[in-house]
Amino acid sequence: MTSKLSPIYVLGLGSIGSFIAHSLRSLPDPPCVTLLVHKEGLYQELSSSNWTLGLRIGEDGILEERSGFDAELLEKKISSCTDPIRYLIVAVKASATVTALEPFKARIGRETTICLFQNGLGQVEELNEQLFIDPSTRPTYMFGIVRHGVYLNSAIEAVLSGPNGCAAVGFVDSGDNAALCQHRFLLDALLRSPRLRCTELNWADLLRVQLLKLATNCVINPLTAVLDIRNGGLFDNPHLWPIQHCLLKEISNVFENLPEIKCLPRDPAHFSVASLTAIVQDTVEKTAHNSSSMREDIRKGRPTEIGFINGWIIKRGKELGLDCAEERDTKTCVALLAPAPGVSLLSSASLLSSLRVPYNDPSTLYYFLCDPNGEQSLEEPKTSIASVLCLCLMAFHSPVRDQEWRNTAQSRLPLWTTSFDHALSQIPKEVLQQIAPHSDSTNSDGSPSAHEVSSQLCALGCPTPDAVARIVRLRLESSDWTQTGLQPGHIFPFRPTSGSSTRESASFTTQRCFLKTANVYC
Ligand SMILES: CC(C)(CO)[C@@H](O)C(=O)[O-]
Repeated sequence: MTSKLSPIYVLGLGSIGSFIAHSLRSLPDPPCVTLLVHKEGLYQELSSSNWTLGLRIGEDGILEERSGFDAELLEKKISSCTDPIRYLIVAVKASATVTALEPFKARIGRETTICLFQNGLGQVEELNEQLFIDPSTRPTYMFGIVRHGVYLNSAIEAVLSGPNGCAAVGFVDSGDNAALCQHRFLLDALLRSPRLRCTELNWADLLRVQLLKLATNCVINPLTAVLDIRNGGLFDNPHLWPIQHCLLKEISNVFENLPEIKCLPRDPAHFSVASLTAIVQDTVEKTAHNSSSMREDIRKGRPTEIGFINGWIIKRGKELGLDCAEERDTKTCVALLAPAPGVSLLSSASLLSSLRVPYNDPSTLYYFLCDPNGEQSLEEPKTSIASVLCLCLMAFHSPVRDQEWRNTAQSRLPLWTTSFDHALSQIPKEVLQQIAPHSDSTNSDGSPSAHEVSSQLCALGCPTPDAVARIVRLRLESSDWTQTGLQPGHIFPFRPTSGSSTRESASFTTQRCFLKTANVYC
């Protein structure tokens, strides 16, 4: 391990943190880089790899390995080291920023430069309110914006999916530009990296780019998370365009009225609904195969960044006296789904299934099959909308499942060790071909294709934001899982009796049900 003075510390070793750490150690005359690690397992893995991180250039490209990292393990959230931290890159989730920085509070002061590479806005305000209360001893903040496609292959290997990404960095406005010169070391190191392709932005441009990124996250992240689709699914489905439009109208209104924007030089068209829409569409197109970070958070039962994305718009809108009902409803939708451990929704061309695996009985699957097209009125006692939204609400009562639960449950389920090849081979080839053009063919977890889910949920009118808000009010008092219509059953419970297309969809739904339910365990 190297030991030079003033290392650059990296907190958060997800794809972005690993990519940046790797890029810094790839520089000629590289700076010392110290990885701040919370998990003992990761620390051991780094140690066994001789403190090496890998970056694969392209999905099947060469693996570039960089060594010489230092690492500090936080035991029981306590840092045993007391060295001051001069340069810090924060790449944890926005929602974890304060908790992740707390153990290092005493090592951070006026001399420290912190660069936040995160989605969302509002983290600086939260850090100042909760950790660095005294303005005279506060660190200097920078924002970093990454536009590279990066994901993790393993804890110590990231993949850079394309060569054309770029990044932007700059100082957050502190009103004291002269003082910023002494904080340039970290910024200059980032700018030197040919892999990061980083440009420096002044505060006006940095804020503009941050806001534009926030607008895209406000649309793409919650919609892909709620509908459980890849980013490209937003483009395919015209039913979603009115929701996107309403969200962007509110966002544009808030941006246009922000006092910090009003005093900056800018083109008046920057935050118009038309230009925000163009940016969202461009991002959807460029990241069509991505599974958004919020969708991944929900699938893995992790807290989402919704409070720093749509939540920031709501907060700033409130300060400005602007109502952001669409943002609020969207936030509610995500909040309803976020704590949904052990519940799942899936749809085929015409049917929708709610699924639940109870916490204390992981070998039983509860299911409820809805046929929204067969429902005549919203007054029916268990309409698809009511059942789905009850499922989301009831999920609040469900204990969170951690990895330990999954491991134990999985070890008790010999069923899940078998292959699905036989089940899949039962689906007629014509049916598979018929579905293929719309499917996420790379979606190996078997979850429904973007087209199927989004068109089905939109046809259902749920869970669109206003539908959720309505049902939340209607059903808030319910405290009984039977409200969801779920019944215990076996793995092939669905056998509708009439209509060949329904029957075909149902059998396909059954296969998907099989595969999707497996997600609860892995
Ligand atoms: C741009 C983006 C939406 C792509 O998936 C990304 O910021 C994300 O997933 O949060």
